[in-house]
Amino acid sequence: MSERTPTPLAITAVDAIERVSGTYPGHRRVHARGLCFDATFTPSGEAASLTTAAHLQSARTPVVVRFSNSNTNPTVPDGIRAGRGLAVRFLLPDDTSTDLVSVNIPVFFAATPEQFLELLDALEKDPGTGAPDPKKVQAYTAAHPSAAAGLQEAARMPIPVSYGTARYWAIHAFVWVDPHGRRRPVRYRWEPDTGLQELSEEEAAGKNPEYLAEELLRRLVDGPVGFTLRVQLGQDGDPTDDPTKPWPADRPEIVAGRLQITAPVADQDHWAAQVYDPTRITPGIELSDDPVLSFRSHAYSVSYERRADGK
Ligand code: HEM
Repeated sequence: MSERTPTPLAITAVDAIERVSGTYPGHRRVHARGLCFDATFTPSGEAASLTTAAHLQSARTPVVVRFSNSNTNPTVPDGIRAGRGLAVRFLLPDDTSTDLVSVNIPVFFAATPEQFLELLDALEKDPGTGAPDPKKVQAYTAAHPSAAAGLQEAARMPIPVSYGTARYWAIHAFVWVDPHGRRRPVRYRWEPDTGLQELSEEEAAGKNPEYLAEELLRRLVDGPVGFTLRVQLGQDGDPTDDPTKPWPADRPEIVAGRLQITAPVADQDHWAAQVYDPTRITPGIELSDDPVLSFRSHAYSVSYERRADGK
């Protein structure tokens, strides 16, 4: 379920996604194909002095994760350069939950929801060629130079050996609140235990269309698949309102804990129906002033309402 109301801008954005990428009834408007797994999160204790969030103290937390492909079309084969998502829902002791939603690029390609709409306009297919007009995308990056890095990252996304061998970033800044009420901006990243492992385009061409889910199910027979949650600690002046801008690489990082994915969830339908919403936070964590972060929740509600209605 999603808690936000669909705003006019969110409806416009989801309409534009459908115009550019098509509509697949009953599916998420992006990240359509995915699979959910049971997991646990074990905090390291390093975050406990920096945030009061329950899952970042000392107790192990049950978790559900959803791995996904970013395409709107749920039947697009896995073996291409494309976005992969890792959505994590922490099931907290007080029966609430908090989500952490991440993808395989470190920065986004739009600083605001309005820019995202401009980008979608630029990506609309030219009726003459059946493809987007490269000049329109160039005009977009000329108007918004900080968006270029995210577009470059998106163009060279690796084709992973496994959902478990990719790196995932939550992109936006969040704010941690410590036991004394002090606030500090942070950014999250999941590092796979295996290190990054990717396929060449030739290797990927020989794979089954849904090899990523099949591979992960096979891999889990031999034991859990692990990730480390690394958290970059921001300093005064680091941008918190712009998901196109990374922080300096020398900012300190801590290990907040470890994710261990164990098995597919028994009730796929229930967990697939959920909205994994980056604004579903918990005491000890606040949203930053990033306008894309708060906007996502409204857009996800629009997508949820449509897919829940079988549209
Ligand atoms: C203007 C910005 C964005 C828009 C309009 C947008 C739109 C959407 C929509 C409509 C969905 C489907 C929601 C549902 O039906 O449950 C979705 C899912 C998703 N988005 Fe975004 N998104 C945006 C930015 C981002 C960013 C910055 C990230 C990076 C962390 C991201 C990662 C994901 C992931 C991983 C999913 C799948 C979550 C799941 O497994 O349920 N999105 N997005």
